[in-house]
Amino acid sequence: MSLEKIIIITAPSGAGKTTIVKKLLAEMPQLAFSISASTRQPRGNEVHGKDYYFLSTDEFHQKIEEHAFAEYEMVYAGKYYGTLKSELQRIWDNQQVPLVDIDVKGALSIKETYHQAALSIFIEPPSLEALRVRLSERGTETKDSLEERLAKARYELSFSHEFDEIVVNDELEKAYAAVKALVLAFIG
Ligand SMILES: Nc1ncnc2c1ncn2[C@@H]1O[C@H](COP(=O)(O)OP(=O)(O)OP(=O)(O)O)[C@@H](O)[C@H]1O
Ligand SMILES: Nc1nc2c(ncn2[C@@H]2O[C@H](COP(=O)(O)O)[C@@H](O)[C@H]2O)c(=O)[nH]1
Repeated sequence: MSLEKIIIITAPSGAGKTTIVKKLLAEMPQLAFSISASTRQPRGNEVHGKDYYFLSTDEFHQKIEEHAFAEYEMVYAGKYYGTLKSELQRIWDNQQVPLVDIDVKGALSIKETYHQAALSIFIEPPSLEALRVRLSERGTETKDSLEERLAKARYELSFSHEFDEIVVNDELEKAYAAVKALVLAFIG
C-alpha cells in the first residue's frame, strides 16, 4: 500500500512559514492547509474552521483522551496546538497533500510518525534580530509574548538539521521559490 504524502513546514515564530504556506496554497491546488486545533483566542479576522479549530481546554483534553491527535504541544503561554488525525484524513480523502504549519517540537514528532511519506522543511530566519523586527511589525504580540517567542526561537534553531531541507527566508521571493521547487519535486 502506498503511503499518503505529507508536507511539514516548521520554523521559529516569525520566520515566515505562514507567509510561505499561504503563497503555496494560492498557487498549488494539489495542496491543502491542515487546520490545527488550538486553545488560544482567535486574533483579528481569524475564523473557526479556516485558520484553526478553536477549542476550549476541556474540549482539547477530551480529544487527547480520544487519541484524536497526530501530534499536539503546549506551544506558548499554556496554550495547546495540535494536528487532528481526522484533518489529515479529510485532506487525503480529497486526493490532496496536507501542508502542516507547526512548531518545531510538533514537527519533529509528526515527522517521526510519517517519515516514509513526509517532506519536512525548516524555514530559517536570517537572524534573531530579524525575527524580533518581524514579530514586532506583525503587531500580534505583547512585549511578554514576543520575548517568549524569541527565547523559544533560540532553542528551536538548534534543531534545523533534523529536517530534510533548510530554507533561509531573507528575501521572501527567493525563499518562496526554493520551497516551491522542493514541494514540486516531492509531489511530482
Ligand atoms: N522575507 C521576509 N522579509 C520581511 N518580512 C517577512 C518576510 N517573510 C515574512 N515576513 C513578515 O514577517 C511576519 C511573520 O511572518 P509569518 O506570520 O509568516 O511567520 P510565522 O513563522 O508563520 O510565525 P508564527 O509561527 O508566529 O505563526 C509577517 O508580518 C510577514 O509578513
Ligand atoms: N505543534 C503544533 N504547533 C502548531 C500547530 N498549529 C500551529 N502551531 C504553531 O504554533 C505557533 C503559534 O501559532 P500562532 O498562530 O499562535 O502564531 C506557530 O509556530 C505555529 O506554527 C499544531 O497543530 N501543532
